[in-house]
Amino acid sequence: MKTIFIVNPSARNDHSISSWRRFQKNITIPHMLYITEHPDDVKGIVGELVRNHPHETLYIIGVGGDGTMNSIITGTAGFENIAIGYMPGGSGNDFARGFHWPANQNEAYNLIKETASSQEPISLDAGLFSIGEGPKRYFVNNIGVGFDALIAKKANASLLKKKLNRWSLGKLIYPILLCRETLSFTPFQMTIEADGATQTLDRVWFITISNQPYFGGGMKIAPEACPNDGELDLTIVSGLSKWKLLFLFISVFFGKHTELKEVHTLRGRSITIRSGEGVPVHADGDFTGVIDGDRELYIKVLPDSWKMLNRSRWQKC
Ligand SMILES: Nc1ncnc2c1ncn2[C@@H]1O[C@H](COP(=O)(O)OP(=O)(O)OP(=O)(O)O)[C@@H](O)[C@H]1O
Repeated sequence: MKTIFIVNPSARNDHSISSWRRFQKNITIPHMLYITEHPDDVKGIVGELVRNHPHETLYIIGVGGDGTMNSIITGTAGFENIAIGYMPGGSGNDFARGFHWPANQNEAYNLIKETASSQEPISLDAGLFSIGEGPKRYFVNNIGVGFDALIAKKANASLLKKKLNRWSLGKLIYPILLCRETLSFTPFQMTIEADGATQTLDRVWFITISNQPYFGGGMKIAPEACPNDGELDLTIVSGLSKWKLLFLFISVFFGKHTELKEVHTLRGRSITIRSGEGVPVHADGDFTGVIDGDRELYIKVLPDSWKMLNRSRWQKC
């Protein structure tokens, strides 16, 4: 068994690396360390590790936020004998909430030490998606089309997020942008096909397809989503006023928005979303492209496709 930390230095607007440097002194287990410059670096690192240690289990610990964990799931896909762990170092850290990891690095490290030596990892689902003829890519938390993708895009480019992250308050950017962008956003018409059943909806604010319940720094957008049920949970928000949307985003912190008549939920294993209007898409909080008349979004669940340390904290859903 080998423990490998992969640190994304640019998480939390470049503050992740300084908190990691402070924390690193506490690590007593034998380990290897990689600091990556780009999400695609992970695949090369993992490929080389697997070649050099073909008969050992690799515990790959991602240090960063949700984008970092997307790079870890993507970079380890297709390799055997890998179990994944997490040390929070991003702004929103919804991976920690959804996959039951502590919100602080000390506790996460203790959990890694404890579970790595004593427990079998647990198998979990991920999602695969493509836009039009584009490449197939992975997500682990959720993927979204419409208003949530616009917020993700603006948040990642925001100077205010950068400032807030100096005081570890980066996740406040989401409610701030939400209030601002609600005023100018125009909802879209979208067609959703889930496991063969098709519906077209007008005035759609957003559709989120979730593997686990949380997005946007703690909003419980898909309260029933469970990353080991072999399905994805769709949350469709359409036909409501701007004011009601703001109310929805308050209730979503408590997972109560699904009681509103403008919120529809569905489950599916294979989903296609179409729109003629140039709608943005995010995967795990990073803007990934646009769907329009020529390009549809295709998504499918990959059941039991990766393994995670920390079985003991897993709550069956
Ligand atoms: N392994 C990696 N190495 C370098 N850069 C990465 C890696 N993984 C992702 N990135 C890039 O770094 C950016 C920030 O990473 P990440 O999303 O983890 O942090 P964050 O935005 O602060 O946190 P959160 O997504 O939890 O709000 C991502 O948007 C992505 O472009």
